[in-house]
Amino acid sequence: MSLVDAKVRDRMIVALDYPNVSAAEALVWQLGDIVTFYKIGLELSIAGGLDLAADLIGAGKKVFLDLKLHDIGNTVERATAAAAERGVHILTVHAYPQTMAAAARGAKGSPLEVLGVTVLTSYDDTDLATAGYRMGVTDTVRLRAGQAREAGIAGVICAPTDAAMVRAILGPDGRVVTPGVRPKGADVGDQKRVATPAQAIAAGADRIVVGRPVTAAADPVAAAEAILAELAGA
Ligand SMILES: O=C(O)c1cc(=O)[nH]c(=O)n1[C@@H]1O[C@H](COP(=O)(O)O)[C@@H](O)[C@H]1O
Repeated sequence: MSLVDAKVRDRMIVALDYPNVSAAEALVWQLGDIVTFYKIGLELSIAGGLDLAADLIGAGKKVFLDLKLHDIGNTVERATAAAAERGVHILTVHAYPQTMAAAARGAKGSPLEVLGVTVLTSYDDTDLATAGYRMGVTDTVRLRAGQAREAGIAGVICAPTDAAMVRAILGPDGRVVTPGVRPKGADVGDQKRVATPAQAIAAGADRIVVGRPVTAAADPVAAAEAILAELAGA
């Protein structure tokens, strides 16, 4: 294990985007002490990921449960309270005012950090227009970051390219977490608003989310170490 300190390790969240628990466990085993924070998203949650979340927490890892909740207030409040009871560290909801306010109520009194997903990193202005939105990405992210602050949730998920603007809105205590992160030269895939790990942190992100740059790497350990080294120097 390299000499990257624990604070830097906690800045990198590895997305366990796998179809089953055994594949996810194999990566966790391989990465060992290098990675302290894992994200369990939609695919793995459907395939037994909630039990894996409990195991990871029991093993001393932090867990980001990425369910991107969006439903009526009562449902979101209760689902958020259930996530808080499981001891997960982060839960996502879509950044709609009703939804964020309900999640804030559900998380009240617990250490769970609720983050509002502003505009997905796979969307650009054209995608928003096609979906019927009047505003482009920047204005929508600005509006939603302000609404997240008003709702009283911990912070937001945004693209690294939005992080500086969002940091200015949320202030130093708000949480800014950025997926859409690609080391220099890495395949962008379906992401449209991307930056490097160092650029994300320099723009004001607290943490970055990385999936395929680690999970699809020929050597995931080397890939994770390289990202951590970049973060340590950022
Ligand atoms: O909420 C998220 O984590 C998320 C929000 C967003 O706007 N974009 C985004 O890519 N994500 C997640 O971040 C991860 C990115 O994965 P890679 O593109 O493989 O690095 C995936 O698990 C996505 O579900």
